[in-house]
Amino acid sequence: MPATRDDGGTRRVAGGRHSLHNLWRLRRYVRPYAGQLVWLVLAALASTGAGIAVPLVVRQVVDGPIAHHDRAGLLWLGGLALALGLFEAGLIFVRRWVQSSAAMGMEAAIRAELYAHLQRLPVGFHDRWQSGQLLSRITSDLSVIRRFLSFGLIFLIVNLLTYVTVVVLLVGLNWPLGLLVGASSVPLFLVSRRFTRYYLTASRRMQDQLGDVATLVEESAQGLRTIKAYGRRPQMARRFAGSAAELRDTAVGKGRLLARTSAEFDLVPNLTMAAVLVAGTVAAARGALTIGELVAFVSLQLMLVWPVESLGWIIANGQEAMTAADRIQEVLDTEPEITDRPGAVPVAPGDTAGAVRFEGVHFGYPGTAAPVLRGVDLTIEPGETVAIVGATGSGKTTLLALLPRLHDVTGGRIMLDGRDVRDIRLDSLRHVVGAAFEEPTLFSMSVRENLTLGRPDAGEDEVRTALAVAQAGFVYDLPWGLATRIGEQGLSLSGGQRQRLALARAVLGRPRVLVLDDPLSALDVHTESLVEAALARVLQDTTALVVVHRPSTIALADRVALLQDGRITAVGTHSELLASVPAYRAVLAATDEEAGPDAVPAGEPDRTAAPVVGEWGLARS
Ligand SMILES: Nc1ncnc2c1ncn2[C@@H]1O[C@H](COP(=O)(O)OP(=O)(O)OP(=O)(O)O)[C@@H](O)[C@H]1O
Repeated sequence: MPATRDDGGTRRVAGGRHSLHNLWRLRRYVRPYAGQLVWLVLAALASTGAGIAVPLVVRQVVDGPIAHHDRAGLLWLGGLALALGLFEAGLIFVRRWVQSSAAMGMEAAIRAELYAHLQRLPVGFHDRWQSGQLLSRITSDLSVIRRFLSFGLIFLIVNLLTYVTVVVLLVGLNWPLGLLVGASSVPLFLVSRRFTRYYLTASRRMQDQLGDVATLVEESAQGLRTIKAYGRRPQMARRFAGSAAELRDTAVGKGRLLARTSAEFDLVPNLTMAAVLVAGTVAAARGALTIGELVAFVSLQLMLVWPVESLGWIIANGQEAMTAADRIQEVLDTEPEITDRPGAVPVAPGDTAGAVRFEGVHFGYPGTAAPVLRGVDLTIEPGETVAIVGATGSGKTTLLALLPRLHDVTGGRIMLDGRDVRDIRLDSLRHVVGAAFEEPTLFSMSVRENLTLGRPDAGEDEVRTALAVAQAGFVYDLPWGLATRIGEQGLSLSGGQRQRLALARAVLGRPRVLVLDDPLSALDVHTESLVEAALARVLQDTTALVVVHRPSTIALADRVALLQDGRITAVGTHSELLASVPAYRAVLAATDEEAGPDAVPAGEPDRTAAPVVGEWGLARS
């Protein structure tokens, strides 16, 4: 289950086996690097082998050349120990060099797929998920997995093999002492088992809380103006401090658990070492063990200290990777609900007349009880412009979003030229249906890139025409003209400028069908009338569905549809509805009051065959 906006209750910690399975499922990203990983493990084993061989050489030195005063033998064996040391160092260097590039490659591949999947997921998914949660998954969770694949996993294999090899050698050197060392694995196993039980939960909690903190930072950065304007800085700071404190407490608890367990892991080899020293000295005194064997035994046993001490860290790293894999798979396992149906066909703008029909359309947002739309029937003829009017929250934006399939209907269907939009290939549908929303999003790219988002191949003339329609000629006056970088981290534009750019972007695609969600709301009266005049020309041969919040925008429409209680309750020209539908008059009066005096433009042409301005007066009275 995703961590949703009301996520407290929906989060859960997957069971250990389930988490391990999720980590295992990431193996396909490891596959391209399998060859490198095999070499990595071999290099790690060879370097550890060289390390293990050194104490055995030391035994030969002590029992041979030192005991017999053999200088030549000492030089030879000393040279061998040096060569082994250099060999080990060289292999460690090679392993680290290769492992970082392999791990980075795997991390980049998972990140690319996660991002692509997020793009495929519908708007509804992004409505439900906190963006900070997604951000933390694509950044910190992936780093945890990289650390595990590049270090944790390799050391887990190498340390386990080292442990087994050294214990076998120790048993070979002196079996009673060797078995004593081997028996120390029992407390190690018990400590690890208890540790894993608690650490997995703590690590999931911390990664979720990290996502919460990221969400708060993101919200605060985006809403900084509002926070400052309302003087809510102290409250927001307290809210953030609360979340940060929770994160800190979890991290401290997790750190303490690791510290306690690491101390227990440390204790085991040290106690074993003490026992071996006492028993080994007694055995050497009795002549059951040579001094060289005792030195080799202790030196070999010392080689177990690091693998055992690092066990806590490796298990912790593995558990964090398991929870990170859970969190990543939660996203990857979410199926994109809005996809091409089997047999969906592509449509081309040139072959599309643009007849749109809503037939008994129902829609409700997931997780909400009451449907927003409850049987919408509406026909829009090719080239016709229909304005949607309705009280605030009546579902106008929702209705528009259904046409390009930003959401899918939950009942009924929407037809484009007699074909259900779900039977049209999504990419071509969105090419044919252009959209501009009330709150336009501009990306941190140049003006040109923002404009040509839907038509990267658009020529200079087309760009110029689209900018003229949207009265967005101001872009030529920006410091670097169309090459000026805007959006986040770029030049800031006013609300009206952003809206005009978004409108230019929508008309540049030359879509056969346009959905415009009050695209002129942020414009001043003068600019609005200029945009309307230019837009009216574009709309002449385009089917358009325009949500109207400002009464003046109705001038663009051939007909008006009134949305009430989830249904279209009246359709007609503006004058017809004004004359015969009291609810229409009420909605307009309410909207007009909200919009204020600026909403009434002077001398607007009325495409609905009635003088808009005069009738606004009538509507208001
Ligand atoms: N993502 C969402 N999840 C759940 N409910 C939503 C979501 N978006 C909108 N709603 C609800 O759906 C209803 C219709 O919203 P919508 O934005 O379509 O109305 P609208 O007529 O365009 O409103 P306005 O005129 O204020 O822009 C509202 O009750 C709103 O709370």
